[in-house]
Amino acid sequence: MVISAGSSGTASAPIRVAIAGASGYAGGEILRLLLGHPAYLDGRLTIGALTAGGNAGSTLGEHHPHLLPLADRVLEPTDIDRLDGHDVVFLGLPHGNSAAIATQLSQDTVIIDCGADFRLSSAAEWERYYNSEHAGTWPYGLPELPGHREKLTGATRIAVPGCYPTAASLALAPAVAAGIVEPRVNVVAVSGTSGAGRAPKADLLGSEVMGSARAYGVGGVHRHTPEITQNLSALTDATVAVSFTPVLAPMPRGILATCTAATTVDEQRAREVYEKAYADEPFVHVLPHNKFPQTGAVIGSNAAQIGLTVDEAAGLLVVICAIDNLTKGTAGGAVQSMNLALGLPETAGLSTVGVAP
Ligand SMILES: NC(=O)C1=CN([C@@H]2O[C@H](COP(=O)(O)OP(=O)(O)OC[C@H]3O[C@@H](n4cnc5c(N)ncnc54)[C@H](OP(=O)(O)O)[C@@H]3O)[C@@H](O)[C@H]2O)C=CC1
Ligand SMILES: CC(=O)N[C@@H](CCC(=O)OP(=O)(O)O)C(=O)O
Repeated sequence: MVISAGSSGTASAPIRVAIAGASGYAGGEILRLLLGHPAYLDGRLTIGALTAGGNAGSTLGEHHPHLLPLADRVLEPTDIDRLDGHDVVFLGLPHGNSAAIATQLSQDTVIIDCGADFRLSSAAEWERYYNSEHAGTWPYGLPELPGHREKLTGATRIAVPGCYPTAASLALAPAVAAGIVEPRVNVVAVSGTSGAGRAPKADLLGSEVMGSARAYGVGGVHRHTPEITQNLSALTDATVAVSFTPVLAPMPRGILATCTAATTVDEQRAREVYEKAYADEPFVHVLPHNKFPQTGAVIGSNAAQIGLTVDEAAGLLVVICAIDNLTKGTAGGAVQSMNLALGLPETAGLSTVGVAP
């Protein structure tokens, strides 16, 4: 289903927003979306503190030349004094930085964490994959998963999902919830390089990435494996076994997740399950028979496009999901969650129309 962006909010109170990590990719994309949000355009939502790490003191325009209206804003250090006094604080920081900030901000402040710190409910899984102490669990910012929208409405603490788990969970949740697949799934997902953030890394140099695709985190070791497992296992009595293989591709944005699981149903039955599950979801589009998504169709939008079929010879349901990792996979999910938290229309400021080519 498609709902046009630009619907006006019902909440009339002023909304002052801060962004920690504004020089980063997630912070920049949140700002891009907020600058087109109806609450910003009508003056209710204002952009307060913009903070960074080592780049504090520089201007936003040095990092995000596309955010022209805010280009002259000077980035401040990331500390409580700067972040305090806002209605909404987005955290676009590396993992491990969120808890110290969250505990010092008022319980009334809506904190939306793009990092992983509060996504997992199992402390043991957190410690296994992140090698640090578990900070806790917050409502999970993927309202399309059964039971989550209710928890996000009016929430003051929200954990934005990882980009791969967003694509994989949207692709597989209906089939797992309806019991039309075995509880053992395989996810191979291609990501653009912005998924790795913009901090310099030798293996992300253009000369290393261009013209080559490579798998990494193979064999159940990627930290998104327990997140996908958690999302899918919550939908069924069984623990869903997840094999997840991420692949880095030479493109700046986008995720294409190809997900398979053993099934005995035919495509028509599978299609009924998916069309019913997503009939009222504004951002999830189930494509018709024999149509499969591509990242190029969702770039810059908050849409998730899903194509599916049954490979009858192999006995496999094949579901392919395309998202923009920075939009639906991070910043779009964060703004969608903010809208729910504040009682604004869920789609406000979020487009389903991608940029192509
Ligand atoms: N990129 C993506 O597709 C996705 C990212 N996320 C998550 O969002 C968060 C941000 O990711 P992303 O924007 O890609 O990362 P970037 O590396 O692009 O940006 C990180 C930001 O955090 C700041 N920062 C780094 N270290 C510190 C510190 N010690 N104290 C204060 N600020 C610091 C950086 O400031 P400075 O410029 O000064 O170094 C920068 O503003 C991460 O937790 C990531 O896992 C989640 C889903 C998808
Ligand atoms: C291409 C790439 O490197 N992607 C990142 C995941 C990005 C994401 O969603 O990350 P968080 O869980 O860190 O928020 C990775 O594999 O580590």
